Parts: sequence; structure tokens; C-alpha cells
Amino acid sequence: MQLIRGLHNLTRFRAQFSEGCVLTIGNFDGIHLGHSRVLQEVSKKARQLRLPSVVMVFEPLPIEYFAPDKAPVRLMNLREKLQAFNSTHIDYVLCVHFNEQFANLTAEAFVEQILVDAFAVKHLVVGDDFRFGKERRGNFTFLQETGKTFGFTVTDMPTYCIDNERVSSTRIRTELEKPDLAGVERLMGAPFGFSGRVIHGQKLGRTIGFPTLNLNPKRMQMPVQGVFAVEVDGIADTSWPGVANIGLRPTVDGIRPSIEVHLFDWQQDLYGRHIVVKLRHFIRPEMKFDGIEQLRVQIEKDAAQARQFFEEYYLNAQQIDVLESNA
Ligand SMILES: Cc1cc2nc3c(=O)[nH]c(=O)nc-3n(C[C@H](O)[C@H](O)[C@H](O)COP(=O)(O)O)c2cc1C
Ligand SMILES: Nc1ncnc2c1ncn2[C@@H]1O[C@H](COP(=O)(O)OP(=O)(O)OP(=O)(O)O)[C@@H](O)[C@H]1O
Repeated sequence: MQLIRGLHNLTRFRAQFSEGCVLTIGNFDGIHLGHSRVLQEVSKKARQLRLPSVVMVFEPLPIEYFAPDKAPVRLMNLREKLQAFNSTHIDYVLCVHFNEQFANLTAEAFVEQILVDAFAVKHLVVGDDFRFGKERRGNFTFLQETGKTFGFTVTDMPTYCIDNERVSSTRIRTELEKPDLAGVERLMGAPFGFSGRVIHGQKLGRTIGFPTLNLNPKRMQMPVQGVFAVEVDGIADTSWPGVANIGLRPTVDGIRPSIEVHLFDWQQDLYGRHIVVKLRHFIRPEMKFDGIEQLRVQIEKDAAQARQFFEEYYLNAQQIDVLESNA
């Protein structure tokens, strides 16, 4: 998967995509099973037509540009999205800087200048609720009609539902607020998590017997808060268990969002490493304590609870492995 940023030089794409491409467009925040269906369809069509597959996403998201105060909390920053796209068969992710000029493109101009002139789109895949262009005038019917003029076809993906309800980023946010991690995993097909670089924290944790790694959250708001049993990828051959606090740390700081993980039985320095923190089990909401000692006592309990969770979790996983290998 290759990242292309911006639309500064449209003629550049004309050469790169001279044969055409198969494309989809959307926010793709918190990539879920509805998105996976769309992405699979894009890859399938691209294989059939022997063309590259492209996903167009926006930074900032259109809602963040138009109404930052009303914009919902982000599930994934761009880096996390790219990581998710990396495990699909998509060839290119085109990240468009959503600015005034882009917001003012009419649906007609968007199709003609971007989709046709720059990318020579031969096939588009969009969800049945997809809207685009100035005042959101463009939709599936519009695309189908203009496609006849410009020589591209369009798939209108039927809504993918679980329990008779549309799978959507909005629904994931609601499940995360509870938080219902099993519910989120059912919508996403994978555990919810964060990825990023390990940065230096206040180094207070080690003084209370719980050294923590701090992940750069790269966001102003968190879609989920609390203490969790977590697994960390990117530091050993297998996922490593630990206990994490996600929130504002009202006891010691209380300003910026933070993601902190205490890894069990781990000594090494991890500064600068790129890791993934997967949320496995919710333990409790974040709280403000009257001092570090009270916090330390509570963290001891949290760690014991997380260890207990993982004992059962790994035992179950082992039993499933044995059952599967005997089947
Ligand atoms: C399992 C765990 C639970 C935590 N719970 C809370 C909490 O409820 N409230 C809070 O203010 N901070 C909480 N913290 C954050 C601590 O304040 C923080 O780890 C400590 O200050 C060390 O910070 P440092 O890594 O920047 O040195 C928690 C940390 C861990 C590892
Ligand atoms: N459940 C679904 N079934 C089919 N297509 C979907 C589904 N969810 C999203 N899509 C399509 O995937 C593309 C990207 O979706 P996008 O992220 O913009 O919407 P969303 O997940 O519904 O988010 P939100 O909840 O913010 O509206 C769009 O074409 C959209 O129509």
C-alpha cells in the first residue's frame, strides 16, 4: 500500500493512473466490517479490471473542517488508518487535504476534475448513504448518470448490518463510551486499540513500583477512557500483556489525554518504538485520587485484576487451540 498526499498537482496523477483505477471514497474512521466489505469489493473489481485500487480519505475529515465543535471524537488518526489499510489489498491511499477549495468543488467538478481527469476512474464503489460535493449534492444516482458520460461504472454497496442495525463509525463510538469492548470487536472484526510511538512520560510511575510506557496519543480527545487489561504488539514475537490507563490522569496532570501501559514482567526500555495497544478487558473508569499513595494501592488492584483476566483468557485460547487441532 502506498500513501499519496494532497491534490496539488493533478497532472502528476494523470500519468500515474493513465490506465485508470478502481476507487472508493469516505472517512473510514475506525475501520469496521462495513468498510471491509467496501474495500473487498474495490480489490475484487480492481483484480477483474487489472487496475490499481485506490481509497480516497480526507484530512481533516469534512465534519472537522465544517464544524469542528460538532465533530465527533476520532476513532483513528491517519497513521492508525494507514496501518489498517495496510492489511487489506488496497494499492494506494490518497489522502486529500480538505480545505476551502476542496469544500467548494461542486459534485460535477469533483467528478470531472478529480475522478475523471486526474484518476481516470473506471469503477467506483460507494455505500448506499454516500454523499459528496458542495452541499452534499452528489450521490449514487448522480454518479451513475455522470458515469455514462465519462465512461465509468458504479457499485452501490448494500448496507452491512449486525443485529439489524447498520455497522458504522458512529455505532462504534457509542459502544466505546459504555465501554463494551466485545461489542466493538464484533463491529470492527478486531479489538479496538491505539498505535503510535513510545514517548517519555513524567517518570513518576517507576517511583511507585509501576513503570509505564507512554504512547503518543496524537489526538485531543479520546474515544474511550478508563483502566483496561491490554495486549501490546510490536515489542516481542507475541502480544505482551499489561494494564493500561487511558484518560487525563486527574490525580497528577489532568490536562492532555494520555495512554499509559504497565507491561507485566518487562524490564527493557521502549522509547521510540512503534507499538500497538489492544484493549482486551475493561477494569474501571479513571478516577481522581487524594494523592499518589491511594493511586498506587488502586493500581496494584488493577494489575492483579488484569493478570487474573489474562490467566483465564490464555487458558481459554489454549483450549480453543487444542479443540481446533483435534477437529
Ligand atoms: C493501571 C493504571 C491505572 C491508573 N489509574 C489512574 C487513575 O484512575 N487516575 C489517575 O489520575 N491516574 C491513573 N493512572 C496514571 C498514573 O497517574 C500515572 O501512571 C503515573 O502518574 C505515572 O506517570 P508517568 O508514566 O508519566 O510517570 C493509572 C496508571 C496505571 C498504570
Ligand atoms: N455498514 C455499511 N455497509 C455498507 N457500506 C458502508 C457501511 N458503512 C460505511 N459504508 C461505506 O463505506 C464508505 C466509507 O464510510 P464512512 O466512513 O464515510 O461512513 P460510516 O462508517 O457510516 O461513518 P459514520 O458513522 O461516521 O457515518 C462509504 O462509501 C460508506 O457509504
